[in-house]
Amino acid sequence: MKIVFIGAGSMAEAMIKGMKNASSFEHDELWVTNKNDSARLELLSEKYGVHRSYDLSSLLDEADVVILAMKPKDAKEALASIQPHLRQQLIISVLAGLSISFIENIIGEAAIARAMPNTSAMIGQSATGLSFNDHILDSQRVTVLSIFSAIGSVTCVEEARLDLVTGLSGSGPAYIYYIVEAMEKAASELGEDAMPFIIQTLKGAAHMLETSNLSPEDLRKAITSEGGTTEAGIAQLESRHVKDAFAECIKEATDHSGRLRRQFEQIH
Ligand SMILES: NC(=O)C1=CN([C@@H]2O[C@H](COP(=O)(O)OP(=O)(O)OC[C@H]3O[C@@H](n4cnc5c(N)ncnc54)[C@H](OP(=O)(O)O)[C@@H]3O)[C@@H](O)[C@H]2O)C=CC1
Ligand SMILES: O=C(O)[C@@H]1CCC=N1
Repeated sequence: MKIVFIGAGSMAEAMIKGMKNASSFEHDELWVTNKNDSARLELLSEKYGVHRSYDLSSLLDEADVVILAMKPKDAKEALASIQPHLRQQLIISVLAGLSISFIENIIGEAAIARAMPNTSAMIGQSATGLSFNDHILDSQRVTVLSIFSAIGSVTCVEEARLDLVTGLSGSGPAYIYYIVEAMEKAASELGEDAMPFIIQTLKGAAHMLETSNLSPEDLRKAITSEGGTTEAGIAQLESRHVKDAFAECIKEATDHSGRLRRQFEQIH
Protein backbone atom coordinates (compact mmCIF):
# COMPACT_ATOMS: atom_id res chain seq x y z
CA MET A 1 0.00 0.00 0.00
CA LYS A 2 1.22 3.53 -0.78
CA ILE A 3 0.24 6.07 1.90
CA VAL A 4 1.08 9.72 1.19
CA PHE A 5 1.18 12.41 3.87
CA ILE A 6 0.48 15.90 2.52
CA GLY A 7 2.11 17.89 5.32
CA ALA A 8 5.07 16.74 7.35
CA GLY A 9 4.70 18.47 10.72
CA SER A 10 4.07 17.28 14.28
CA MET A 11 0.95 15.22 13.55
CA ALA A 12 2.35 13.55 10.44
CA GLU A 13 5.50 12.60 12.35
CA ALA A 14 3.49 11.25 15.31
CA MET A 15 1.45 9.07 12.93
CA ILE A 16 4.50 7.90 10.96
CA LYS A 17 6.41 6.94 14.10
CA GLY A 18 3.36 5.21 15.60
CA MET A 19 2.57 3.32 12.38
CA LYS A 20 6.17 2.17 12.04
CA ASN A 21 6.47 1.11 15.68
CA ALA A 22 3.26 -0.90 15.40
CA SER A 23 4.92 -2.88 12.63
CA SER A 24 1.64 -2.77 10.73
CA PHE A 25 3.17 -0.67 7.99
CA GLU A 26 6.55 -0.86 6.30
CA HIS A 27 8.58 2.33 5.95
CA ASP A 28 8.56 1.97 2.18
CA GLU A 29 4.75 2.21 2.16
CA LEU A 30 4.95 5.72 3.62
CA TRP A 31 5.60 8.90 1.60
CA VAL A 32 5.76 12.52 2.73
CA THR A 33 5.65 15.93 1.16
CA ASN A 34 5.27 19.46 2.52
CA LYS A 35 5.13 23.00 1.19
CA ASN A 36 8.83 23.84 0.97
CA ASP A 37 10.79 22.73 4.06
CA SER A 38 13.01 20.16 2.33
CA ALA A 39 15.28 19.81 5.40
CA ARG A 40 12.27 18.59 7.36
CA LEU A 41 11.48 15.94 4.71
CA GLU A 42 15.10 14.84 4.77
CA LEU A 43 14.98 14.53 8.56
CA LEU A 44 11.81 12.40 8.46
CA SER A 45 13.33 10.27 5.75
CA GLU A 46 16.50 9.71 7.79
CA LYS A 47 14.65 9.07 11.06
CA TYR A 48 11.90 6.78 9.78
CA GLY A 49 13.02 5.62 6.35
CA VAL A 50 9.97 7.15 4.65
CA HIS A 51 10.10 8.31 1.02
CA ARG A 52 9.94 12.03 0.23
CA SER A 53 9.03 13.91 -2.92
CA TYR A 54 7.76 17.25 -4.26
CA ASP A 55 6.54 15.73 -7.52
CA LEU A 56 2.81 15.58 -6.81
CA SER A 57 2.06 13.76 -10.03
CA SER A 58 4.30 10.77 -9.35
CA LEU A 59 3.66 10.99 -5.60
CA LEU A 60 -0.09 10.62 -6.02
CA ASP A 61 -0.20 8.58 -9.18
CA GLU A 62 -0.02 5.21 -7.46
CA ALA A 63 -1.13 6.32 -4.00
CA ASP A 64 -3.80 4.26 -2.28
CA VAL A 65 -4.29 6.62 0.67
CA VAL A 66 -3.73 10.37 0.91
CA ILE A 67 -3.50 11.83 4.43
CA LEU A 68 -4.18 15.56 4.71
CA ALA A 69 -1.91 16.85 7.50
CA MET A 70 -1.42 20.55 6.86
CA LYS A 71 -2.81 23.37 9.03
CA PRO A 72 -6.44 24.33 8.35
CA LYS A 73 -5.30 27.71 6.98
CA ASP A 74 -3.28 25.92 4.28
CA ALA A 75 -5.91 23.33 3.36
CA LYS A 76 -7.57 25.13 0.47
CA GLU A 77 -4.29 25.73 -1.35
CA ALA A 78 -3.02 22.22 -0.63
CA LEU A 79 -6.26 20.57 -1.81
CA ALA A 80 -6.25 22.63 -5.00
CA SER A 81 -2.67 21.54 -5.66
CA ILE A 82 -3.36 17.81 -5.25
CA GLN A 83 -6.81 17.77 -6.91
CA PRO A 84 -5.55 17.37 -10.51
CA HIS A 85 -3.51 14.30 -9.48
CA LEU A 86 -6.19 12.42 -7.55
CA ARG A 87 -7.77 9.28 -8.98
CA GLN A 88 -10.37 8.05 -6.49
CA GLN A 89 -7.83 7.44 -3.72
CA LEU A 90 -8.97 7.13 -0.13
CA ILE A 91 -8.59 10.56 1.53
CA ILE A 92 -8.02 10.87 5.27
CA SER A 93 -8.10 14.31 6.87
CA VAL A 94 -6.72 15.01 10.34
CA LEU A 95 -7.44 18.73 10.02
CA ALA A 96 -9.08 20.38 13.00
CA GLY A 97 -12.47 21.88 12.19
CA LEU A 98 -12.62 21.45 8.44
CA SER A 99 -15.53 19.35 7.22
CA ILE A 100 -15.76 16.45 4.84
CA SER A 101 -18.07 18.51 2.59
CA PHE A 102 -15.42 21.26 2.32
CA ILE A 103 -12.93 18.68 1.03
CA GLU A 104 -15.54 17.27 -1.37
CA ASN A 105 -16.26 20.77 -2.67
CA ILE A 106 -12.64 21.13 -3.76
CA ILE A 107 -11.63 17.65 -4.87
CA GLY A 108 -15.01 16.31 -5.98
CA GLU A 109 -16.71 13.03 -5.07
CA ALA A 110 -14.30 10.82 -3.12
CA ALA A 111 -14.07 8.37 -0.26
CA ILE A 112 -13.17 10.58 2.71
CA ALA A 113 -12.52 9.81 6.36
CA ARG A 114 -12.17 12.63 8.85
CA ALA A 115 -10.07 11.78 11.89
CA MET A 116 -9.03 13.55 15.05
CA PRO A 117 -6.02 11.78 16.56
CA ASN A 118 -3.51 13.25 19.00
CA THR A 119 0.27 13.31 19.21
CA SER A 120 0.38 10.31 21.56
CA ALA A 121 0.03 8.42 18.25
CA MET A 122 3.82 8.52 18.38
CA ILE A 123 3.80 5.84 21.10
CA GLY A 124 0.65 4.02 19.94
CA GLN A 125 -1.54 5.84 22.49
CA SER A 126 -3.66 8.24 20.44
CA ALA A 127 -7.37 8.52 21.20
CA THR A 128 -8.77 8.97 17.71
CA GLY A 129 -12.30 10.01 16.74
CA LEU A 130 -13.37 9.02 13.22
CA SER A 131 -16.15 9.88 10.76
CA PHE A 132 -16.68 8.69 7.19
CA ASN A 133 -18.61 9.96 4.20
CA ASP A 134 -20.99 7.77 2.22
CA HIS A 135 -18.50 7.00 -0.54
CA ILE A 136 -16.30 4.88 1.70
CA LEU A 137 -16.17 1.23 0.65
CA ASP A 138 -15.98 -1.47 3.31
CA SER A 139 -12.39 -2.24 2.31
CA GLN A 140 -11.46 1.45 2.68
CA ARG A 141 -13.10 1.59 6.09
CA VAL A 142 -10.92 -1.37 7.11
CA THR A 143 -7.84 0.49 5.85
CA VAL A 144 -8.70 3.60 7.89
CA LEU A 145 -9.34 1.52 11.00
CA SER A 146 -6.07 -0.35 10.51
CA ILE A 147 -4.12 2.92 10.32
CA PHE A 148 -5.66 4.47 13.42
CA SER A 149 -5.87 1.30 15.50
CA ALA A 150 -2.12 0.88 14.88
CA ILE A 151 -1.56 4.17 16.73
CA GLY A 152 -4.08 3.92 19.58
CA SER A 153 -7.78 3.63 20.35
CA VAL A 154 -10.44 4.43 17.75
CA THR A 155 -14.02 5.58 18.26
CA CYS A 156 -16.37 6.31 15.37
CA VAL A 157 -18.51 9.38 16.00
CA GLU A 158 -20.93 11.56 14.04
CA GLU A 159 -18.99 14.21 12.18
CA ALA A 160 -20.78 16.92 14.21
CA ARG A 161 -19.10 15.52 17.35
CA LEU A 162 -15.56 15.91 16.02
CA ASP A 163 -15.27 19.51 17.25
CA LEU A 164 -15.78 18.21 20.79
CA VAL A 165 -13.36 15.33 20.25
CA THR A 166 -10.85 17.95 19.07
CA GLY A 167 -11.36 20.13 22.16
CA LEU A 168 -11.24 17.11 24.46
CA SER A 169 -8.62 14.66 23.21
CA GLY A 170 -7.06 16.25 20.11
CA SER A 171 -5.79 19.13 22.21
CA GLY A 172 -6.04 17.09 25.42
CA PRO A 173 -2.41 16.00 25.83
CA ALA A 174 -1.46 19.70 25.94
CA TYR A 175 -3.76 20.28 28.92
CA ILE A 176 -2.10 17.43 30.77
CA TYR A 177 1.39 18.75 29.94
CA TYR A 178 0.24 22.15 31.21
CA ILE A 179 -0.76 20.60 34.55
CA VAL A 180 2.54 18.76 34.72
CA GLU A 181 4.38 22.06 34.16
CA ALA A 182 2.48 23.50 37.13
CA MET A 183 3.18 20.44 39.32
CA GLU A 184 6.87 20.48 38.43
CA LYS A 185 7.12 24.18 39.28
CA ALA A 186 5.32 23.63 42.59
CA ALA A 187 7.74 20.81 43.45
CA SER A 188 10.88 22.66 42.33
CA GLU A 189 12.53 22.03 45.71
CA LEU A 190 12.76 18.37 44.68
CA GLY A 191 14.71 19.40 41.59
CA GLU A 192 15.03 16.66 39.00
CA ASP A 193 13.49 14.15 41.42
CA ALA A 194 10.06 15.80 40.93
CA MET A 195 9.34 14.47 37.45
CA PRO A 196 9.49 10.72 38.24
CA PHE A 197 6.95 11.29 41.06
CA ILE A 198 4.68 13.23 38.70
CA ILE A 199 4.91 10.80 35.79
CA GLN A 200 4.25 7.73 37.92
CA THR A 201 1.36 9.50 39.64
CA LEU A 202 -0.23 10.22 36.23
CA LYS A 203 0.40 6.69 34.98
CA GLY A 204 -1.00 5.15 38.14
CA ALA A 205 -4.11 7.35 38.09
CA ALA A 206 -4.75 6.61 34.38
CA HIS A 207 -4.37 2.89 35.03
CA MET A 208 -6.74 3.06 38.01
CA LEU A 209 -9.33 4.87 35.87
CA GLU A 210 -8.98 2.17 33.24
CA THR A 211 -9.01 -0.89 35.47
CA SER A 212 -10.73 -0.21 38.79
CA ASN A 213 -14.37 0.11 37.65
CA LEU A 214 -14.63 3.10 40.00
CA SER A 215 -15.67 6.59 38.93
CA PRO A 216 -13.12 9.42 39.08
CA GLU A 217 -15.16 10.87 41.94
CA ASP A 218 -14.97 7.62 43.92
CA LEU A 219 -11.26 7.31 43.25
CA ARG A 220 -10.72 10.89 44.43
CA LYS A 221 -12.78 10.33 47.56
CA ALA A 222 -10.72 7.23 48.42
CA ILE A 223 -7.63 9.47 48.63
CA THR A 224 -9.28 12.32 50.50
CA SER A 225 -9.11 11.69 54.25
CA GLU A 226 -11.27 13.89 56.39
CA GLY A 227 -9.08 16.68 57.76
CA GLY A 228 -6.18 15.39 55.65
CA THR A 229 -3.73 16.76 53.11
CA THR A 230 -5.78 15.99 49.98
CA GLU A 231 -8.78 17.82 51.37
CA ALA A 232 -6.56 20.82 52.05
CA GLY A 233 -5.14 20.73 48.53
CA ILE A 234 -8.47 20.20 46.74
CA ALA A 235 -9.99 23.09 48.71
CA GLN A 236 -7.52 25.36 46.91
CA LEU A 237 -8.58 23.99 43.51
CA GLU A 238 -12.25 24.44 44.46
CA SER A 239 -11.74 28.02 45.66
CA ARG A 240 -10.10 28.80 42.29
CA HIS A 241 -12.93 27.10 40.35
CA VAL A 242 -10.51 24.80 38.52
CA LYS A 243 -13.34 22.51 37.33
CA ASP A 244 -15.04 25.53 35.76
CA ALA A 245 -11.74 26.55 34.16
CA PHE A 246 -11.43 23.09 32.59
CA ALA A 247 -15.01 23.18 31.37
CA GLU A 248 -14.30 26.57 29.76
CA CYS A 249 -11.00 25.30 28.33
CA ILE A 250 -12.65 22.36 26.54
CA LYS A 251 -15.65 24.45 25.44
CA GLU A 252 -13.41 27.17 24.03
CA ALA A 253 -11.20 24.66 22.16
CA THR A 254 -14.36 22.95 20.82
CA ASP A 255 -15.89 26.25 19.74
CA HIS A 256 -12.60 27.22 18.13
CA SER A 257 -12.75 24.11 15.96
CA GLY A 258 -16.03 25.50 14.57
CA ARG A 259 -14.46 28.94 14.16
CA LEU A 260 -11.60 27.42 12.13
CA ARG A 261 -14.22 25.82 9.90
CA ARG A 262 -16.08 29.09 9.37
CA GLN A 263 -12.84 30.98 8.77
CA PHE A 264 -11.04 28.64 6.41
CA GLU A 265 -13.91 26.97 4.55
CA GLN A 266 -14.99 30.07 2.67
CA ILE A 267 -14.52 29.26 -0.98
CA HIS A 268 -13.97 32.40 -3.03
N1 LIG B 1 -0.43 18.84 16.39
C1 LIG B 1 -1.43 18.16 16.95
O1 LIG B 1 -1.41 17.80 18.14
C2 LIG B 1 -2.63 17.78 16.12
C3 LIG B 1 -2.83 18.34 14.88
N2 LIG B 1 -3.94 17.99 14.15
C4 LIG B 1 -4.14 18.59 12.84
O2 LIG B 1 -3.06 18.17 12.03
C5 LIG B 1 -2.79 19.17 11.06
C6 LIG B 1 -1.30 19.46 11.05
O3 LIG B 1 -0.93 19.98 12.31
P1 LIG B 1 0.60 20.01 12.76
O4 LIG B 1 1.27 18.76 12.31
O5 LIG B 1 0.61 20.37 14.18
O6 LIG B 1 1.11 21.24 11.84
P2 LIG B 1 2.61 21.65 11.46
O7 LIG B 1 2.61 23.13 11.34
O8 LIG B 1 3.56 20.99 12.39
O9 LIG B 1 2.79 21.01 10.00
C7 LIG B 1 2.06 21.48 8.91
C8 LIG B 1 2.67 20.87 7.67
O10 LIG B 1 1.84 21.22 6.55
C9 LIG B 1 2.71 21.54 5.46
N3 LIG B 1 2.02 22.33 4.44
C10 LIG B 1 1.55 23.59 4.50
N4 LIG B 1 1.00 23.96 3.33
C11 LIG B 1 1.13 22.89 2.50
C12 LIG B 1 0.80 22.64 1.14
N5 LIG B 1 0.19 23.57 0.40
N6 LIG B 1 1.10 21.44 0.61
C13 LIG B 1 1.72 20.50 1.34
N7 LIG B 1 2.07 20.66 2.64
C14 LIG B 1 1.78 21.85 3.21
C15 LIG B 1 3.85 22.29 6.12
O11 LIG B 1 4.95 22.36 5.23
P3 LIG B 1 6.11 23.50 5.39
O12 LIG B 1 6.76 23.25 6.71
O13 LIG B 1 7.01 23.24 4.22
O14 LIG B 1 5.39 24.83 5.34
C16 LIG B 1 4.08 21.36 7.32
O15 LIG B 1 4.84 20.25 6.95
C17 LIG B 1 -3.62 20.40 11.42
O16 LIG B 1 -4.69 20.52 10.52
C18 LIG B 1 -4.10 20.10 12.83
O17 LIG B 1 -5.39 20.63 13.06
C19 LIG B 1 -4.83 17.06 14.58
C20 LIG B 1 -4.66 16.47 15.79
C21 LIG B 1 -3.60 16.82 16.70
O1 LIG C 1 -4.15 23.08 18.22
C1 LIG C 1 -4.67 22.63 17.20
O2 LIG C 1 -5.38 23.35 16.47
C2 LIG C 1 -4.45 21.19 16.80
C3 LIG C 1 -5.74 20.43 16.71
C4 LIG C 1 -5.77 19.51 17.88
C5 LIG C 1 -4.45 19.63 18.46
N1 LIG C 1 -3.71 20.51 17.84
